[in-house]
Amino acid sequence: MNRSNLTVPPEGAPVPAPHPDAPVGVPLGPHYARCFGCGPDHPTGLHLEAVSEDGLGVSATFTVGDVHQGAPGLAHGGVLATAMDEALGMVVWLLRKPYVTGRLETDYVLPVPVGATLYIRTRCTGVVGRKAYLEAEARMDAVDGPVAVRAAALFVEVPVAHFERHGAGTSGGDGAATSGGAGTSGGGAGGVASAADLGRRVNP
Ligand SMILES: CCCCCCCCCCCCCCCC(=O)SCCNC(=O)CCNC(=O)[C@H](O)C(C)(C)COP(=O)(O)OP(=O)(O)OC[C@H]1O[C@@H](n2cnc3c(N)ncnc32)[C@H](O)[C@@H]1OP(=O)(O)O
Repeated sequence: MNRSNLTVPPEGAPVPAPHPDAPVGVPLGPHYARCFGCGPDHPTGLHLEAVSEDGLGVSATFTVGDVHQGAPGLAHGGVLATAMDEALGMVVWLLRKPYVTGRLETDYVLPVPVGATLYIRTRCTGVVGRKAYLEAEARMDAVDGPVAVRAAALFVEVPVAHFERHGAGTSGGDGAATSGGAGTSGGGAGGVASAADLGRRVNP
């Protein structure tokens, strides 16, 4: 894909070992019930479903709905980028450290119609200090279908305080904190409903 050197790990950058508690071969469940990418409580979200392949790579599916259109009948490019971002985020979620997307690069290879299912595979290609390098590929309608979207990203590790400081309404009982139980299905990585939950997940 066309990408900048900002999303390519420096030569020799180590690929991390999977976290000992990282699930393998099981659905991850949502990391947060109201997440636009994976949350079951989001009415028009992507409802992306992901499975940990080996603790460092993730397979995910996203079916384009009516609410995801840009041009008539076609997925909005920003929505597709979100699906890639979400699937990439599931990989760093497996590392059990808080990360945010710093940079996301996307190649749109094919138009993606409403009703199409994207089969997304993502992988961490290296970690240097707080920076995690990741890449993703989405194939249309089958795991071996044509490539529709490619993405590469740099995620940056942040302290839990990042979410406490910047996230409005995630710890004050406005419903987010009680929508609860996110990610507990499927034996996956476990979801959070607040920054405090996130802190417990990172430092159990
Ligand atoms: C309520 C609880 C909810 C819990 C939830 C848990 C989360 C579980 C996620 C699961 C899945 C979600 C999937 C979706 C993930 C999102 O969508 S995250 C939301 C979108 N992203 C954001 O909001 C991030 C906003 N940006 C920021 O907060 C800050 O700019 C950043 C990225 C933290 C960096 O700021 P900083 O901490 O001051 O770090 P800084 O020293 O500037 O940079 C550190 C290094 O990264 C590099 N860097 C930083 N930004 C960039 C960039 N854009 N390009 C290239 N390099 C960069 C720097 O050059 C530096 O490199 P070195 O000098 O170390 O070589």
